[in-house]
Amino acid sequence: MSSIWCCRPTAADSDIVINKSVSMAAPIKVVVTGAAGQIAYSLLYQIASGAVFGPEQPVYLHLLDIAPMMGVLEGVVMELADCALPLLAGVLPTANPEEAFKDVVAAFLVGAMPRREGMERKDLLAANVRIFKEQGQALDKVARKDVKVLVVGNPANTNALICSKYAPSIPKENFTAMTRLDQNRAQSQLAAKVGVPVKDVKRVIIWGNHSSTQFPDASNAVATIGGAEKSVAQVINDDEYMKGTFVTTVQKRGAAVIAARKMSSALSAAKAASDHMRDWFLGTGDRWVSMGVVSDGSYGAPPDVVFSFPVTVSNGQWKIVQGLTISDFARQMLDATGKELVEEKQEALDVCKD
Ligand SMILES: NC(=O)c1ccc[n+]([C@@H]2O[C@H](COP(=O)([O-])OP(=O)(O)OC[C@H]3O[C@@H](n4cnc5c(N)ncnc54)[C@H](O)[C@@H]3O)[C@@H](O)[C@H]2O)c1
Ligand SMILES: O=C(O)CC[C@H](O)C(=O)O
Repeated sequence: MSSIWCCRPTAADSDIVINKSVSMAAPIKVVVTGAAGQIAYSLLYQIASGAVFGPEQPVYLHLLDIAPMMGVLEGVVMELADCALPLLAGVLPTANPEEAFKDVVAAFLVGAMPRREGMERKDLLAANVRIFKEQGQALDKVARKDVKVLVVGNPANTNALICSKYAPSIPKENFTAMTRLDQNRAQSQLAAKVGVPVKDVKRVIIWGNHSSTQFPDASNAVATIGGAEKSVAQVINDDEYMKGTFVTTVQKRGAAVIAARKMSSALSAAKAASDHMRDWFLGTGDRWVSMGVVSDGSYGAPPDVVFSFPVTVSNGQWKIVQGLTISDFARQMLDATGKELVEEKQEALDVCKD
């Protein structure tokens, strides 16, 4: 595809590293799929402005979409040029997955059909899972073996699993699904309920699937109130809210946005994708964040599905937070979302046989 603004970085691939100590590091290559869509429209600015990989890390953006969207994508490329962003080293718009995935250190897999009003999740699975089979195969062929892959396109957990299965040469730890939007929603609900800024609520967990069976769990959450950390459950002191309204509000928030906007969430989804990738690259310290990762069976979750757990990240490696108490209520919720993921996995594998 011809483009108004398209250049290639001069750095050798071996120079492509995150370098926080040098004032201007070599550019890293980052791919966003679904680049002509609505989530990408917010996400690209965040990546290119330094919000994800840091204010001193130039990026070279690979933008993948399907052939009929190349005209729209050209407009996005023009707008990126018109932003005059100092960290944006270049842009490669393409409809070819192998070109898009070549040498990238980070992949935001957004491109997929979103659910619209009246559509069921199952309608999405059959349509979208094939995309992630094909993209897994392309990643396997051309991507760096240390690429970090974030799947946003729904059904995100199962798409991430399929992508990983079709990219066996890349470690399965490098494939994650986005439940950070659910975490951000949960944190925001609790902050409003307690009456503190959202940054002062910590340790909210999203367990399981990015779907209405997910378990938003505030039982470990703490809020900083008057300079001291307090248990959110004790401050709210309303079991019905914690196990009822809070849980269902977060579970159904995506559907509520679709009902209001007639389109699925995009601004908040892009922000969550930035948060997820930034934390994966730059680390979390002792903060807990939720990520869909290939399950090792921790907390009795089914193994070999992409299940959202609380994790901490250090040196680019995530680690599941261990040792948390699971109540009878939590057990039921974890089992329900795990069961859905096992069913989705089977459906997806059936679709991929064709
Ligand atoms: N995990 C989450 O929290 C979360 C939140 C919001 C939305 N989503 C999901 O993200 C996905 C994208 O949403 P959107 O609102 O940006 O949709 P959109 O329809 O605005 O954009 C999707 C883009 O993907 C492109 N695309 C389709 N097939 C492709 C392929 N094979 N390769 C590359 N690009 C392809 C489309 O042409 C389109 O430009 C949807 O599946 C949506 O449900 C996930
Ligand atoms: O399709 C849905 O129900 C949700 C869309 C999106 O994943 C969100 O959480 O906003």
